[in-house]
Amino acid sequence: MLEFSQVTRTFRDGAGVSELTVQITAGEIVALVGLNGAGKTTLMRLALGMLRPQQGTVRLCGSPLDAVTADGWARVGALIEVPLAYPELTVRRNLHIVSMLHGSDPRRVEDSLHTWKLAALADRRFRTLSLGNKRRVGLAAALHHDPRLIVLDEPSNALDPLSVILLREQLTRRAREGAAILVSSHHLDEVARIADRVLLMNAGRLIGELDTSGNDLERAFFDRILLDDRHRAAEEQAG
Ligand SMILES: Nc1ncnc2c1ncn2[C@@H]1O[C@H](COP(=O)(O)OP(=O)(O)OP(=O)(O)O)[C@@H](O)[C@H]1O
Repeated sequence: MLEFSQVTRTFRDGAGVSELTVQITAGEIVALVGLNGAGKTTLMRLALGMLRPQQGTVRLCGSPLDAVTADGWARVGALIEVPLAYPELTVRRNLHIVSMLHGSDPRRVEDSLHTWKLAALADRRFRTLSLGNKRRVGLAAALHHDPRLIVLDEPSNALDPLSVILLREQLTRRAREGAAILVSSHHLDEVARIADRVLLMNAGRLIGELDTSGNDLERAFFDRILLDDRHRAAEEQAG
């Protein structure tokens, strides 16, 4: 569904991501974990065509992103950083607009409001919502049209425990129904619970998978990061 081949995108100060190679297939949940600044959001922005690679190729359903049609993009649902919404419009109106943009049935807006427990907030202006509720609207908007590829950057941020459970149920159900899902997170326990694979990012590179079968996930996480830091330092010294 989504494929990165040797993708590099660096910024002026040298930060960014390098030589990313990864595939996310239909029906699986892949989580990205890493320290702040590791490159998780950059990878996701590349996946959505919000950034262009300087080297390498990103493919969606086999097509390079430049060749993906509007119909192809309509099958993608994403939430990166803050939800894109009109602050002065109501929650319901915002979801209607998203529905029209994706060409999905506007009658399903009421289902989304119900699913995400937003019915009581449906007539409130978006700007007046709490941060967690804004994020719930963003998730409802990202998933409203039953996307085949779902890309969510730190989706559980600011959510209350009930919404975290709701999100977990939504993602596992959609993966069972064949969606490919990429999520980033700092909550190791949560990703261990839902993800089929947990990819570790460090200093702009994918450095392997985190083994989530052990008791001490934090320890496993920091051990891998530390080892990678040591390797890189040794390589830099050597050459
Ligand atoms: N537009 C930009 N211009 C310059 N540098 C950028 C830009 N976007 C990201 N970076 C840099 O690229 C690196 C990776 O950032 P990114 O936001 O992808 O990290 P992250 O893993 O998502 O971090 P966090 O966990 O804090 O969200 C950081 O050093 C960041 O400062």
